[in-house]
Order: sequence, then C-alpha cells, then structure tokens
Amino acid sequence: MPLRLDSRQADFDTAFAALLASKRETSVEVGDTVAAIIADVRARGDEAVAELTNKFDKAGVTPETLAFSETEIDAAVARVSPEVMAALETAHQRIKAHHEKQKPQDHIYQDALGVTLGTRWTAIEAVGIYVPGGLASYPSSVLMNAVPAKVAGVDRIAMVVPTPNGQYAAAILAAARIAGVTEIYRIGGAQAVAALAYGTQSIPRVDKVIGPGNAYVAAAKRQVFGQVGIDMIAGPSEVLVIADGSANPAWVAADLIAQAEHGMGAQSILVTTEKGLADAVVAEVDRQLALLPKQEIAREGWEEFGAVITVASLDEAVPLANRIASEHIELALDDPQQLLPRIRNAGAIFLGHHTPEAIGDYVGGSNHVLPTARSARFASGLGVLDFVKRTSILGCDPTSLAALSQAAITLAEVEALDGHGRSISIRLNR
Ligand SMILES: NC(=O)c1ccc[n+]([C@@H]2O[C@H](COP(=O)([O-])OP(=O)(O)OC[C@H]3O[C@@H](n4cnc5c(N)ncnc54)[C@H](O)[C@@H]3O)[C@@H](O)[C@H]2O)c1
Ligand SMILES: N[C@H](CO)Cc1c[nH]c[nH+]1
Ligand SMILES: [Zn+2]
Repeated sequence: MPLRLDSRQADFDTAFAALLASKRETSVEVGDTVAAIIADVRARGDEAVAELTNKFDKAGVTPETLAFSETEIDAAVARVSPEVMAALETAHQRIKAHHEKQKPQDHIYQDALGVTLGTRWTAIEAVGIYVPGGLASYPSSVLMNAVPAKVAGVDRIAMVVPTPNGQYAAAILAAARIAGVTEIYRIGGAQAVAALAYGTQSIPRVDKVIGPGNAYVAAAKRQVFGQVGIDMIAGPSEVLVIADGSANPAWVAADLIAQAEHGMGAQSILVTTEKGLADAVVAEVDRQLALLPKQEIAREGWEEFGAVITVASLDEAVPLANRIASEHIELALDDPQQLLPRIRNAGAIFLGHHTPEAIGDYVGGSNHVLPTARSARFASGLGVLDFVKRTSILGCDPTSLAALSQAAITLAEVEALDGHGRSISIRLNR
C-alpha cells in the first residue's frame, strides 16, 4: 500500500515534508570506490578500463577491443527487425525536429554609444554520452543523448555503453547508427566516465560527459566535474499525476506503474481532488500490477515510494506539485491549460488524458533525460543548450571608448587595480 495523505489531516505538513525528504537513492557509499576507479584509469589507461570492465561487467574485453568495430556495428544493425528500425526512425525524426527548434540564435548590435555587443553560440567540440546498460537496455536513451548533440553541431560524439557478460541489444547500436554516432565503446560505470574525462591510449578525452546512469555513474560525473563539464545528475525516475474527477482510474494507474517499473527508487505520486478516484486508482494499480510479467520491481517501487494525496481543490494541488518538483507531471484533467501556467517546477509536463508519459519517453519528440530528486526547481531536461556555450563579443571605437572610459577608470581605482585603469587611459587623447 502506498502512503495515503489528505491535505485536511492535522499532521499533513509534517507528513508531506517527510515525503519530500525521503531518500530514494541507493544507500551504498560509492564515493571512495569511484575515486579509486578514476585514479586507476588516470594511472593505467586502457589496461585499467579493460580490467575494471571485466571485473564489474564480465564483458571479456581487452585494451584492443574496447571500441565496437564498424563490422560489429553493421552486423548488429542487420539483426534489428524492420519494425524496430522503423520505430527508431520515427523517434529519431521527431526528436530531431523538436530539438532543431531549440537552437539558439547569435545576435550582435550597436548600442547608443556605438559599442558593439553580441552573443555567439558555439558547439562543444567533443562530448561523451553515457548510455546506461547495467540492468536494462535503453535504445531510446541513445537517441535522447545523441540527437541534441548532433543538432547543436558537436564535432565528436563518443558513446559508452556497458555490455554485461558481453551481451548488448542490437537496437542500441542501430539507434547510434541512425543518430550518426560512430565512436562507441563497450564500457560503463565510473571507469567509462573516467576514460571519457581524462582520456586513455585509445579513447581521446572529451570536453563534457552527458547522460543518465546508476549511483556509480552519478558519483563519477560529480568527481570529474571541472576536468570536464557535465549535464546534470539524473537519478531515479519520478511521475506526479494531478487528476480530477474527469480522469480514468485505469489510465492513471497504468501511468503510475509505468514509472514505478524503472525501479532503483523510482517514485509515482497521485494528487487528486476526488477521494473516490484515489481509491479506484489504488485498487486498479493492484489489479494491473498482477498482469505484469516482471511485477516485483514496480510493486516494490509503488509500495515503498509511491503516494496518493487527496486535496480539497486543484488550487491546493499546484503548490504541492511545485514543492515536489517532479521529473514528470501529468495533468490528467479535461482542461489541463487551466493549471499549466501555474506549474513552475517540473522536468516535463504532459497535457490531458491522452498524453501518457511513456509517449515522451520514446516518440513524442521532447527529451526524456530530465532533472530528478526535486532538482527541477533549478535544472532543465537535456537539450541543445547542453551542447553549446555562449561567448560574448564586445567592440569599442575611439568615440565609444572615450565615452565609457571615466566610469571604468573610476571602478579600477575603487578596486585598486592601477594596471586596469592604465590599459584604458593609455588609449585616450592620441
Ligand atoms: N533519466 C533517464 O533518462 C534515464 C534513462 C535510462 C535509465 N535511467 C536510469 O539509469 C540507471 C541505470 O543503471 P544500471 O545499473 O542499469 O546501468 P549503468 O550503466 O548506469 O551502470 C552499470 C555500471 O555500474 C558499474 N557498477 C555496478 N556495480 C558496481 C560496483 N559494485 N562497483 C563499481 N561499479 C559498479 C559497472 O561498471 C557497470 O558497468 C537506472 O537508475 C535507470 O533508471 C535513467
Ligand atoms: N522514463 C525514463 C526517465 O525519464 C526514461 C525511459 C527510457 N526508456 C523508458 N523510459
Ligand atoms: Zn520511462
């Protein structure tokens, strides 16, 4: 049974605060292990990467076989059914079209003093994309990581994916082929992140490491930050469904289960104005879980981390949702537009009864790598902006320099930086 709360109960604030504070990530202390792995990869390069990959993944690799060969990629692509290829193509085309619209524009202008000011966007030269593969295989995540990088104009994309027991889904390599990624290594975990960040004999270093992964991957990304950029730490998945009496309990239940089946601390929460709907959804989740072949993970997630909150009105649901700041928010309402402008903190918002979150996971076009653990208060989902950087442009002529010089020299004096002031005054009255 998931946690049941009602905003009218006396201890609601305390119970809600406890829900927000609940720790869902693995309790294993991974920081020291990861630090040792990174140090080993920095010291011994490919030898260490191969050894650690065989230790954790039993992948049977050597320093010479870390990269997938062109022949292996061709063979994998040939094994993928036309139906799966077509689905990947559909997803690719839609994700690409949506991300094209995120491309930022350069701009340059002259202000009233004649100063030229501009902003120029340039793509990051080399990025490493981490595709998780320890417990499950995510071809869709290949596309979600690689497509915005391609759209941004990144020159080099190095993809890493673990291959436990030497096994991998052919669709992973097919998705990479469709996205135009050719440099692919069969490595994962902290050793893969370290190899991307510091480089090895056979894996040139990158400038930024992107992508979701487990606690080891997250810790490694934290530890290499500064040496390289990172996108975000995307932890266990979450959904918050806001529903009123117009919602279909079976559909809501199915969406809660879809997120809970990610396991590893995934969380599904329902906030509703209707106690009857809440009861029906709880019963329906139980009924539908029993139909799932792999029901244990989803059941555990739902019972351990799930919650059903009843509220007096949709107005009450809004601040709760903004405090939860879920990775995904579904507005299971006849009129989702009434709430949309008031939802401030969410990785992605799904409108109305006919937009299950899973459509966004695969083919909607928006990105499924999203901020978790309440970080939607300050972070955004993966997109083109993660693969570009901004450079400002400034230009003065003698007249505009003269107009600005006195204020600048005054500020240099305030900061006691005489050299700064002099670099300006030396140009005046010539
Ligand atoms: N947010 C998203 O978009 C998104 C998408 C897909 C997956 N995910 C999440 O990514 C995660 C994937 O986790 P995963 O474990 O399946 O795959 P993973 O690829 O993240 O991790 C596998 C690696 O973990 C390392 N590892 C495992 N045990 C270790 C140990 N004891 N010591 C050192 N290293 C160890 C190994 O090197 C292994 O290669 C899940 O939490 C999943 O929900 C998120
Ligand atoms: N819902 C996950 C995190 O947003 C992404 C995913 C991949 N495959 C299926 N789902
Ligand atoms: Zn999902």
